[in-house]
Amino acid sequence: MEATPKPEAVSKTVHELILSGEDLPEKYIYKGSDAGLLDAPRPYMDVPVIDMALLSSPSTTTQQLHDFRSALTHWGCFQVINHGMEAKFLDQVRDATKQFFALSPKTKNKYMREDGSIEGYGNDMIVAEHQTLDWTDRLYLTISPEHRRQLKFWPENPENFRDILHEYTMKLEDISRVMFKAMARSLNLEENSFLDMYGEDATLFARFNFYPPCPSPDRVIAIKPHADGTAITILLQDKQVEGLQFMKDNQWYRAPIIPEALLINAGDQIEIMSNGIFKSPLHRVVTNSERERISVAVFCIPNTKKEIEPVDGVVDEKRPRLYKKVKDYASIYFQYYQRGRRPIEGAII
Ligand SMILES: O=C(O)CCC(=O)C(=O)O
Ligand SMILES: [Fe+2]
Repeated sequence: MEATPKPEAVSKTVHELILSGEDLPEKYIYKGSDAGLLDAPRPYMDVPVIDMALLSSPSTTTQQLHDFRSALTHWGCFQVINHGMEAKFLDQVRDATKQFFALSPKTKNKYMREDGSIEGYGNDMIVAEHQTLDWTDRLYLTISPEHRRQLKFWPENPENFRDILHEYTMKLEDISRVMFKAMARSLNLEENSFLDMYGEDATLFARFNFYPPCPSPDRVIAIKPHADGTAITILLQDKQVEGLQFMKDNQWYRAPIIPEALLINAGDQIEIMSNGIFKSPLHRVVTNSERERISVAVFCIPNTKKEIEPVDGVVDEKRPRLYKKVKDYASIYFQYYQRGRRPIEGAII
């Protein structure tokens, strides 16, 4: 791959841009297909709802595993209920996120990311020339393992932000393990097949997304179409405001909101590990002119020292190996993404 310019912060976050009253800068005008039609009506997707209590029990039925597998092969995503967190707690995570983004730019800028790094607060990063910017401000934090947390980027306002995020992290670690085991069982594999490759020292990386109301929802996108470079992504959606869309058969579908559920999608690395049986779905976020939206995406990223490849048991004569070995996949991910290309192309044999 060609060398990439060093990531650079643009001068203003979207929040600052709005407060400045400036006209919409050209670099936010989306040029992809669908430009000018980004706010066209879309049908809902029939995203499967998975009951985690049933999935984690040793007596999971064949039907439940079949439904789970089918969710991952058709949509590449599902909503999870009974995940062990109360609806009230999920609201606390949402509220803490909203409160942080509602702070003044000056206060938030204390947590501003540093040049050349993505961790911290800021807007979409410029990594390629002529890049269209996403209409979003973000806070990126490594949340697990604990020894890699950079607390200087962890907000102290609202006061309970750090405690809530710590508790949320612990829960998501458990949930991710249950998911990897169930994914293996759903393919009749030994239950640790994916977990062993994912590794002990895997990273959970949280991206808090804030999407202010946008003056041109037909021409400005909140997050460009992409598939996640993770093994899996665990998403907490805004409780009231939609925006997330998934692509299937070349059509965009709206993801419905289930307030007490988490939305989990497959990422490129589980697509590779499953030899393409699980699909890492293309998705995007659109803006609207009336209401702000937040979301919290937690990226579950395999240990960067582990080689990722199709696991034993998913390659046979009928299903030849589709992907090469990859290592530290996340590191090349952003450059591909900003050029509008799918990083997984580089892993296909
Ligand atoms: O905001 C959302 O609903 C999705 C965000 C997303 O796709 C991401 O952060 O990768
Ligand atoms: Fe995503």
